[in-house]
Amino acid sequence: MSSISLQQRVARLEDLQNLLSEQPYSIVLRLRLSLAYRDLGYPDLAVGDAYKALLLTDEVAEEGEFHDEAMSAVMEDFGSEQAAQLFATVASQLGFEGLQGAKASDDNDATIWAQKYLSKIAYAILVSCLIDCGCLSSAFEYNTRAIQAYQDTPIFDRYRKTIQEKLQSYFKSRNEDFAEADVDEYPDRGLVRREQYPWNTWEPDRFSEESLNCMNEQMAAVAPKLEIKKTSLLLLAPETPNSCPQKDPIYVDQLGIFAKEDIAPGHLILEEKSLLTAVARLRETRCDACSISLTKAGIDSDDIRTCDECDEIYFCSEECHDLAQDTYHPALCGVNIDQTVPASEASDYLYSLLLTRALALAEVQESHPLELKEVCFIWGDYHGVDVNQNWNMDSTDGVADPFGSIPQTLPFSFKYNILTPLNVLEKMDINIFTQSPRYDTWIFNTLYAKFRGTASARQGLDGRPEVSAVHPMWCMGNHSCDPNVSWDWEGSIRFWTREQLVDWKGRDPSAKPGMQKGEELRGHYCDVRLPVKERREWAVGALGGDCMCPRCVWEEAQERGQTS
Ligand SMILES: C[S@@+](CC[C@H](N)C(=O)[O-])C[C@H]1O[C@@H](n2cnc3c(N)ncnc32)[C@H](O)[C@@H]1O
Repeated sequence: MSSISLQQRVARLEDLQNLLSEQPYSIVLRLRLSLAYRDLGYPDLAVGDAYKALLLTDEVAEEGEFHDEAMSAVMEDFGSEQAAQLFATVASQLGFEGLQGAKASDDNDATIWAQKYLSKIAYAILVSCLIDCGCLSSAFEYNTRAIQAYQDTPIFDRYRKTIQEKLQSYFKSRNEDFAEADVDEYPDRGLVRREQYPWNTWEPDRFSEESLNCMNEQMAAVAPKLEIKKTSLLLLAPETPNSCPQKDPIYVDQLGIFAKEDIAPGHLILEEKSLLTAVARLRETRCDACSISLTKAGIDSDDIRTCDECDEIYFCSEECHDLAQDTYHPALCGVNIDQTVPASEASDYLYSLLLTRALALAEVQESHPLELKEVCFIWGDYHGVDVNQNWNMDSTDGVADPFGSIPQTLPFSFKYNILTPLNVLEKMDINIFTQSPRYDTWIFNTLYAKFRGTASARQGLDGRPEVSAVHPMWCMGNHSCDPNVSWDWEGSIRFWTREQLVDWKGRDPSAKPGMQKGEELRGHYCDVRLPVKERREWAVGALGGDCMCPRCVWEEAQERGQTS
């Protein structure tokens, strides 16, 4: 029986988050925050603050950029009620005893206290939460460092054994030998809760009149004949296969795009340019702002511009150059972004570039990243589970499993969810400690959730994703394998009504191309020329489950009829 309710835990967490603006350099506060996230089933968010705590202990030990700030925060925390609370929580949550420290009287003693106790706690939380998140390679690396630094600490031996067991079963499940594996072959990526966090006050009510008016103002600028409206869609989730006839279908409220008037076939109905773009490789071949290929017919080489300051990126036109300078580029001017990425990480890397662009847009426009017009209304595909109902505690008042039994569908890695964004922020000269409220792990996760549900990507010749973009209006369009529009994307994204509908035999023969007033736009997330099985495989990631459009249902039934 839980003695502290979920609401109380969230309230406690929010109190700690609010303290950050007063004590941004407090290692003790970061660690308490980290434990509060862990206690709520967010080990991924705990990793973020445990890592920042570890960075601050380094600042205390070495004369780093924030040495003085970190040092005075340690002096303030030493012997404080806050430190006593931290030690008590660590002892009960992690089973980590023997943390009482002596009182410091000068810098040197405080340094010892921070190194001896706070750094050890930071390692312990970091490693335990990395294990929970499936980041075994990073957990192994930090645990090895902890064992070297604190040889007498049994908790790190326990973690070593846990990591080893998990690795053994991982390699066994792949019929591979763990003993033969290199550290860089250890898995370092897992799934975490994809959620509208209870403290996220930035997420608008997408169905309110105010939000719809705001979205439709944006829509009118790029598609005067279209509007966004609320619609009801079949829930397509892997765990509730709607193709299973025994189950009742579940419908969910979502948004879609509708015709405001009758529209003839072959009519261009939407043309949208976005600055939320990412080019992974060969950056000199694409416009940094809109991502159009610079070798595309119609681009005059005399129009191509570079940035006067950094000279490293190219724009297709004066317009893109000016837009970039006004909205994001000054934050990234001269910032060197690593472009050497293993093929297995190509897609995560591309999403991380979108994140970088969103951070730069926010920084230059002095807005919160979740407030940007490119992201604020877009679909985050958050789990629809009622956390209050499903939240699960164990007999010791801790979370029953690391995620509190809430579904996990958001990819998470230490590299792309923590290290890369913090590293980019530092290169952008943003103080990652004082600016936490704007650039925190939960904000990165929320942005990733939105991008993963809506970004378009294009592959290079070798099949690796090369360019990606989020177009906030275009991505309100829902999918059908019997679309009434076609689209293409080169710089801008464009929708036009199809001249001819897809030819499939089960459709109402009276259906005609074009759109009637009030009709929903049906885009397509896969190649509609493929057979049903392949179409579904292609679109499953974007839809969350098997496509159940009338064409898929009909063609699947036909195939079943033929094979049975
Ligand atoms: C890019 S968003 C489309 C806009 C979204 N409906 C919204 O409210 O913002 C993609 C999501 O829309 C939903 N969706 C799109 N087409 C669908 C369809 N044919 N059936 C059910 N859900 C669909 C899925 O949940 C998918 O993850």
